[in-house]
Amino acid sequence: MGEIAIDVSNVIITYKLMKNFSIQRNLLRRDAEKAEEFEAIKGISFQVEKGEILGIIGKNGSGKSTLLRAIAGVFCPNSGTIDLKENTVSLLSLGVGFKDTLTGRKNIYLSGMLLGFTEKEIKKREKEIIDFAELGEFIDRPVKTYSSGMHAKLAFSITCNLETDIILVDEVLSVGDENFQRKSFTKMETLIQDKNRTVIIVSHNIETLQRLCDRVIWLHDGEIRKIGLAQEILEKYHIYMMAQAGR
Ligand SMILES: Nc1ncnc2c1ncn2[C@@H]1O[C@H](COP(=O)(O)OP(=O)(O)OP(=O)(O)O)[C@@H](O)[C@H]1O
Repeated sequence: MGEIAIDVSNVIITYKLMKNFSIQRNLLRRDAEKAEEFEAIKGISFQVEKGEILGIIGKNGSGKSTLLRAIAGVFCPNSGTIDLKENTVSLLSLGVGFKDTLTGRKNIYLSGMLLGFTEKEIKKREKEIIDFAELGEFIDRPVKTYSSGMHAKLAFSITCNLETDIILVDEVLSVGDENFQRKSFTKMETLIQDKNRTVIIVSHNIETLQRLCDRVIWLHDGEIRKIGLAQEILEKYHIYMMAQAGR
């Protein structure tokens, strides 16, 4: 194996579930003992090489987004470690990151700074980001006035134009209209050609993962069911899904 960019070791992630939750009783602290834990990631280990494009596939609720968010540092694992070897990282995911009351332009700066870029660096890329997002005059309107497609276009444009060492993509290559989908796919293909860039892509789309990824992890109920070369794993996953559908 070459230089490692992401080292995930024995990671467990649990969510706290509130059973019979009642605000009134919770305020009275009678429900404290009723918080149950749900293990969404059950002790996962894998490594990603620098420059590698790794796909993650798995049925709904298998833990893909949870794992990606933990790698992005959105939250900490309950146990185990995630080591990004000092690489910068960004997460491209719908519903994360924007402040709704601020304009698209202000959010470019906010997101950029959260990713660790300076104001000067963001200024240099501002035009590129705005042009790619195709939002016209909406760029100076509050993000809360955006449609979900416009929201996604801006998020995609920021992450892809402010390039970090590691890019984590959570099911966003199928957003926007047909033209934007084609454009974002091409942009992603260009980004991953950089041999220093490491990418993890979560998707339900077998064809997308087949075209972009070197290896794929098949996640199932919070565990790695299979990991290996993209074609082999995707074929096995497809056969499994077809069998499930025929039940
Ligand atoms: N905030 C939360 N509180 C409690 N449980 C959660 C929370 N977020 C996710 N879960 C649970 O954790 C498990 C994994 O969810 P996750 O969103 O990571 O799955 P996923 O593979 O990305 O699913 P999908 O393909 O539907 O997007 C699911 O069983 C889900 O119900």
